[in-house]
Amino acid sequence: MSWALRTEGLGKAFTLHLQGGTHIPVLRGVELTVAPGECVALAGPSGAGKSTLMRCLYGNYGAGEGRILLRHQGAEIDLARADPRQMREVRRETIGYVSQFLRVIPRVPTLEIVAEPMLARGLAREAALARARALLARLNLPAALHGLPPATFSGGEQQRVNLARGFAPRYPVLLLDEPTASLDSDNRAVVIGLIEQAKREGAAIIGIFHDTEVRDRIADRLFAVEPVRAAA
Ligand SMILES: Nc1ncnc2c1ncn2[C@@H]1O[C@H](COP(=O)(O)OP(=O)(O)OP(=O)(O)O)[C@@H](O)[C@H]1O
Repeated sequence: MSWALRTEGLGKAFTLHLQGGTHIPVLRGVELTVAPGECVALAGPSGAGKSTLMRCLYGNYGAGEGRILLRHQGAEIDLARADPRQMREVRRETIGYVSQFLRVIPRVPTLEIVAEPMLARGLAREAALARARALLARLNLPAALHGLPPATFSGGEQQRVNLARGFAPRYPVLLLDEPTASLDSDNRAVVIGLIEQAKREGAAIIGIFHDTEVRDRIADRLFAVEPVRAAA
């Protein structure tokens, strides 16, 4: 099958230097393949390593062993060996990450926060602002809030800003960490629609969805993340 992202023998362990060098293996031999247009939900008990896997795929954590293969601008690259410059380029062009919480520079208005990744990819300013407005409106964020920084927004409002920012650039690969955790049912339905549309447009999506209703609607399959210690 054609793939957008593929891991081969991916492993990750943490060493706690302040705790006498305690070694905690979390991921071992992870073989995950995701095709364009497919949504894979990570499953497994709490503490199994789902978030750790997502962070390795986004380069927040270095992979301890194995390869993370990605189709990036027509070439195949190994993210496990990408340098910081290449990683920045991958984040600008190929992989988007919607985390549970909005982390942004203070005092920047919401509209700019959502438009910024599109501007970084070279989209014209008016087109980027128009798409940002449209996505925020689709996510039921009132126009009166678009010009304000989101620091004082509610948890659900901040999550919707985060979602608009993550979906706006149409990344080929999208990582979603609990994208509906703080949302009401109307907005959950909007997010399901956004994910379905991104899939139709060819995005490969990897997500953690504790909301089983959302997961059942949009995941094509589950990928089990096994706790390493139990499996050893
Ligand atoms: N930076 C870190 N340093 C040390 N240990 C870590 C670190 N990040 C994660 N871990 C450990 O890795 C294990 C897996 O954590 P992770 O958050 O990936 O699990 P999860 O499957 O996402 O769990 P949950 O469903 O509860 O969110 C846990 O035992 C956690 O303590």
